[in-house]
Amino acid sequence: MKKIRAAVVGYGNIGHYTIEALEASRDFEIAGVVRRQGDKDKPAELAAYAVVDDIEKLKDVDVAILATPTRSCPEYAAKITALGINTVDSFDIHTSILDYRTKQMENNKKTHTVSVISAGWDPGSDSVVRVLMESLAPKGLTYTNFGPGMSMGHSVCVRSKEGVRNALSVTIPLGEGIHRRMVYVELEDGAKLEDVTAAIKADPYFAHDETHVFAVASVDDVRDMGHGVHLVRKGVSGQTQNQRLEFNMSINNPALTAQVLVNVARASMRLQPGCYTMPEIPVIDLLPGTREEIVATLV
Ligand SMILES: NC(=O)C1=CN([C@@H]2O[C@H](COP(=O)(O)OP(=O)(O)OC[C@H]3O[C@@H](n4cnc5c(N)ncnc54)[C@H](OP(=O)(O)O)[C@@H]3O)[C@@H](O)[C@H]2O)C=CC1
Ligand SMILES: N[C@@H](CCCC(=O)C(=O)O)C(=O)O
Repeated sequence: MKKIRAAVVGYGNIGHYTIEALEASRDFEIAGVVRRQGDKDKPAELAAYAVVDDIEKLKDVDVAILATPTRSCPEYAAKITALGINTVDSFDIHTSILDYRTKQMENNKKTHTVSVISAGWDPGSDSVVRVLMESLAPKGLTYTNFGPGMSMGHSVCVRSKEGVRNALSVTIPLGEGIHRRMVYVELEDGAKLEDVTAAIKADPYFAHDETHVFAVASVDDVRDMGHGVHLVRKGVSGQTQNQRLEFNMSINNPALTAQVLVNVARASMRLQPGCYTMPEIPVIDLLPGTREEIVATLV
């Protein structure tokens, strides 16, 4: 069976765990890694792979897994699909997903490619669970309670602020889908905590939640990449009240996100040209193997 050739774009947390997930997947081979610095200071664990500064330098890439900051995903997706390569990403600004999907859909239709966007765990696998829960109890309320744990999207956002050398944003669940943000920043020399705090609180990632910002000497000393979610729905099936549904997971955030990205990269090879979010993809296509094998064992 021909293996799917995947490139990983960006080698931060998600990029690192994506390489591990690809190595563990029997139907993939790694076409290479795309980094802004090319192969300068190539990490030892990438010795067997091409590391380049431009995806066009890699051979026969079927799908590019974007492991770059969320805000850069739409630009990477547009450029890479223009080369006829599928893309997948974990874009996590919920209020902008529909707009991104609409714009990227046009690019995909023009280039006969597939993009799967917003495909980590939230948005991503949680989105599938929310849709499933709503179908099981169409009337009612769903609450998504995160953590406590490290939000990578919020941490990346804080790291992009002027004066911040490194950052960790921890999500604290307050109940009924409300969260507090505890942000730990390592400041650049001369940077002022109050300026950094103001920039963080003004960002749409934080603007709607209670947020506290603290300066620490070393983010590495306080970081733990564990996270999780407790999704709850209470509602009505047909005309019957009080149906209670729950989904729980406690995870290493980048490892889970990377696994989902590899799964949707696989699914992208089976979809018609277009831009998709996870609830729009047949779940069976997330797994390797034939539909018959899966129907026989998992249905
Ligand atoms: N949907 C979901 O459930 C989840 C989504 N995410 C998303 O994943 C994204 C990536 O997270 P994470 O891996 O922790 O981020 P990192 O900062 O660790 O890695 C991002 C990498 O992207 C590359 N890059 C390209 N352009 C830029 C730029 N302008 N600034 C900085 N880096 C750049 C860099 O790699 P190089 O130097 O090699 O070029 C960098 O290391 C987050 O923004 C988050 O939103 C994360 C977890 C869950
Ligand atoms: N997109 C998240 C994953 C979901 C958790 C979350 O949104 C949060 O902690 O606020 C992340 O970047 O880690």
